[in-house]
Amino acid sequence: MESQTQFNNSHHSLPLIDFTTENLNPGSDSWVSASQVVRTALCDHGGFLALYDEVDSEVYDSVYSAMEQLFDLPVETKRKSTTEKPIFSYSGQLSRIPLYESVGIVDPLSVDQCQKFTHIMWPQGNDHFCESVNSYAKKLQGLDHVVKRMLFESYGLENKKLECLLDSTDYVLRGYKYRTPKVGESNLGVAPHSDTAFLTILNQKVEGLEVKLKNGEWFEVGVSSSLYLVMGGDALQVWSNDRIPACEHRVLVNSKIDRYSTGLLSYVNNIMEPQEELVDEKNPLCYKPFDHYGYLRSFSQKKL
Ligand SMILES: O=C(O)CCC(=O)C(=O)O
Ligand SMILES: [Fe+2]
Repeated sequence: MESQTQFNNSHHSLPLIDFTTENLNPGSDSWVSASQVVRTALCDHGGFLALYDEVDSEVYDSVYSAMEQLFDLPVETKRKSTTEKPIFSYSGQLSRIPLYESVGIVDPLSVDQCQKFTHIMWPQGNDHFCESVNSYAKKLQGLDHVVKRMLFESYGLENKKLECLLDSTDYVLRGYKYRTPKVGESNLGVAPHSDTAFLTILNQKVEGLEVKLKNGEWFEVGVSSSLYLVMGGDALQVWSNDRIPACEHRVLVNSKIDRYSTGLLSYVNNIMEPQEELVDEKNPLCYKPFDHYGYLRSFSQKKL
């Protein structure tokens, strides 16, 4: 362990970074210093907590009530496939993690795609669902863009590179539901894993989410409408040439009520390879170029 760690308690908790309005001004001093904290947190733990107050309580409550309605639908309905992309729509009824269920809405920034998904789930229509999901996804995309912009800037990468990445990004908004364990059943919601995504932004309505810190301890994420866990996934690890480890996390269901959480995940619809600027003598090239979707196809659901 490095000698300075005893003076630096960031190894014992996940850094909390303020993304409320003041810091969201590109180029300002607070933006520049927040960018450095973003990069250090990602390199240390693969993630950090974001204080982000752009999601007002109306949108927040409506997205969670929309998710409750969605999970109340029959499993056959939730399983109806809505995408050709290997970003799975429904996942659940898995014997290893019986408490877990998740549904993904692909391209939730597009009203048309939200309507398409809503129509498959509710042929009679459900405007509340469609509007809530679309507004929530737009707010989370705001945070996603800020984090990526800060990261690129902190490495001194050209804006063109960021635009190129954002242009080839596909988003999925995921809702998660965990029922409470029955007597004698394990409380494991999801076993420790990293996401296959580039970046994941998660919020939880009920506690249970934990992140593995650099020192190996599990850190419990708090519950608030303005608290988001930002995590680098496998694709960011490759992009960063192993400077940013994919964030390991798990869910334990300790509550007496069903647990709901939501997240915006981004994937790269392109060939991924380490940024050449991040390859040097100290950090020799770790990966060959890879196709993010090819990688996801090879995974199927076995990662969960
Ligand atoms: O429910 C959560 O908070 C996280 C779920 C998760 O990590 C996953 O499904 O990949
Ligand atoms: Fe995950």
